[in-house]
Amino acid sequence: MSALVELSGLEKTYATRTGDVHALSAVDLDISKGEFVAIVGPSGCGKTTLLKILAGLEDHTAGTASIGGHPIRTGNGDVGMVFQKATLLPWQDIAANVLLPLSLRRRPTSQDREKAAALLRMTDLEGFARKRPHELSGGMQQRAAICRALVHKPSLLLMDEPFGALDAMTRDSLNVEVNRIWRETGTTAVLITHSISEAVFLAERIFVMSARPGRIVDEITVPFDRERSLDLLGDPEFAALTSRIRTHFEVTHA
Ligand SMILES: Nc1ncnc2c1ncn2[C@@H]1O[C@H](COP(=O)(O)OP(=O)(O)OP(=O)(O)O)[C@@H](O)[C@H]1O
Repeated sequence: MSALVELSGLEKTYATRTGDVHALSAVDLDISKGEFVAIVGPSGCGKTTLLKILAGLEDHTAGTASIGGHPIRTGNGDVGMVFQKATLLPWQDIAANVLLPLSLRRRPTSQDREKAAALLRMTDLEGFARKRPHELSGGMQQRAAICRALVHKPSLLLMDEPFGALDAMTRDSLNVEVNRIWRETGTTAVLITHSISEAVFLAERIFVMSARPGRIVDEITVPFDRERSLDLLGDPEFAALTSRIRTHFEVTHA
């Protein structure tokens, strides 16, 4: 099967007032349609930069980047994004927030409204469509942000530390939910996370990046079924995978 996302020899250097910052170096990476991929790496290694390039929010300096065979250009990203903060519009209700990617382009149709309602049903937020964001918990707001990212049926769902600000229990249950949403929608997902166990729980493939300039230093295929439950966290194979990834981040003192 041909890849949906193809990055080849990707480089990114930011020109700053105090000199160049080499953020990404020779990144080669393919993602198949429908796949769930996670990217882990030390702080500042260029993970968000990579996601911004995929989203068409940032240009790359060299190499090639394409989605569906089309070169990614800034401003044309066919993606949905979820950030650490839900960034919902406080004066709009949840239904209007979910419809935002569509209503920015055109007047939402009844089909669009039905799509938003279906996503809210899928994430157990059906009864909250008329509520304002502040009336929802942090976890519920992130679920609404995921609905908003999916409403325009993007080719790619990009998540940048989506649950980093939430408590551990909420985070676990949202991970189960993200696994279900991914299976039910068939979307292709890219997750950036600082949590190695979150990456192993959700992804089918994990790319480990080096310290800046970020390169891919390991690629791990996660052998579990597509459907994941929290029981997996106690599986010895789960522990073996997380410790293999952790070895990349161990500080060695010569
Ligand atoms: N707009 C920018 N202008 C200049 N330098 C930038 C810009 N954005 C990021 N950088 C630099 O590029 C490097 C990679 O940043 P990036 O945010 O992609 O890393 P990250 O891996 O996502 O970090 P973290 O895990 O801490 O969020 C850092 O050194 C950062 O300072």
